[in-house]
Amino acid sequence: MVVTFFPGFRWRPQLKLAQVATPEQPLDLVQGGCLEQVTVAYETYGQLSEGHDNVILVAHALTGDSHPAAHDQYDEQGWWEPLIGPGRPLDTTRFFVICANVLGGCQGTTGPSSLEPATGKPYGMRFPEITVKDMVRVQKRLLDILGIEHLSLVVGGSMGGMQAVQWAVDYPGFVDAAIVIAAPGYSSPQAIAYNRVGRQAVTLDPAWQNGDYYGSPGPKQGLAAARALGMITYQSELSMAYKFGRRTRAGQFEIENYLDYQGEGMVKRFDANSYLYLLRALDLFDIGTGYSSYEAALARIDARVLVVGVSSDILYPPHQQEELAKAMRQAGVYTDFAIIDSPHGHDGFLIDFHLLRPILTNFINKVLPVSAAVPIRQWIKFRASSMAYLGARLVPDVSV
Ligand SMILES: CC(=O)SCCNC(=O)CCNC(=O)[C@H](O)C(C)(C)COP(=O)(O)OP(=O)(O)OC[C@H]1O[C@@H](n2cnc3c(N)ncnc32)[C@H](O)[C@@H]1OP(=O)(O)O
Ligand SMILES: N[C@@H](CCO)C(=O)O
Repeated sequence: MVVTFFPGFRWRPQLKLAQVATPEQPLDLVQGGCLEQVTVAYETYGQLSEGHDNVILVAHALTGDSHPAAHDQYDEQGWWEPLIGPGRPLDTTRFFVICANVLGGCQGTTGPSSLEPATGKPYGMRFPEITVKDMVRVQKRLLDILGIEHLSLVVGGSMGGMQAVQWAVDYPGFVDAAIVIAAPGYSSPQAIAYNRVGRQAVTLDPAWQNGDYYGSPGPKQGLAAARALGMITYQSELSMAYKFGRRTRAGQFEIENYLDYQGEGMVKRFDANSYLYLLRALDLFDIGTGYSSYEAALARIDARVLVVGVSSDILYPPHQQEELAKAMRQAGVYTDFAIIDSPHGHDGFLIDFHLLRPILTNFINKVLPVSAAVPIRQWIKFRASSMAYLGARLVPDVSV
């Protein structure tokens, strides 16, 4: 198994690895490349039912990882902690939740910092171009290996939302429901423009060395600048005014200190080449790709879909989710649509959990009533075991 080389990769005890492509079963990519070795890092929560019919796939955003929630009280909190766990919208007493690091990432799944089998050196820019569709195909292979032939739900925000809608289009019949948050049906020219400048910040840093910087510090300044630009697009005028105003410290505006801090954090935890490849995958995202039209792609969906926008999102503004939801409805897809009234901008889907929680719970209870996802006897068993685990604390019930 070829394991990711990136030094910021943090091993977690609950992390599992699966080999989803081998020389005998390589992964052909949408843009024409091919990978003969693909390892996927993933984490799971809850119990897989006997019928393997209670599975939720959570898809992460651009710089996320396979750790959306803690596994126990000693574990580190995850990026969707308030949404996953006993009694939470993605209720782990009922569902088996899987989250995998994406293809092209740097948190355990094969990406540009992984070793290229032919040379034994990190791929760097020799890594093939990847798309959201490829990420989803890799997840499908992971599910095949795990013996999972059906998803109750696929859910994600931003790039995770793109994966969710891609799943619903590419694998109709496999997915009962999809929740698409703060994601468009295709990347707008404006979003591509942001990504272009982010990539330039990395590639114009002399330490980038055409991507062959492994073993040296790498393009720290370029990646930090790229992340600073990204952070601007993930927030809003209101959230910045509220958090920083025009206050200064150490000769800089606080917003400048904040962007510096976020840039430094990014350099420690993320591989610059992964950033380049994943931004490109965002640019290329168009749900119509590979189908006769955008509408024809959406017409393939037979999952029930919830599309959610964030009111202050300047990256993928809510009118883009509205357009997607309308197009789905016109294509005959059962589609619910909601906007969360959040001041936090695009990253509202990682912050305003109190707004997301009821929307997700209501949709899940509506389209996945208990009997449809888990035989009732098994559900009672899950409930009983979770009550025991929680020291018989009362767990809020879901409507049956
Ligand atoms: C699905 C995913 O991919 S998410 C998982 C990936 N993680 C990230 O993307 C981390 C990058 N961070 C983020 O995107 C955001 O922090 C979020 C969306 C996760 C959370 O947002 P918020 O809770 O509003 O946090 P905020 O953006 O204000 O940042 C807080 C951090 O900035 C620091 N900060 C705040 N103000 C300043 C300032 N003036 N100067 C310097 N640092 C500051 C805080 O100390 C805090 O640091 P910490 O993260 O080390 O504790
Ligand atoms: N801030 C999140 C969302 C970006 O879409 C991330 O870095 O993954």
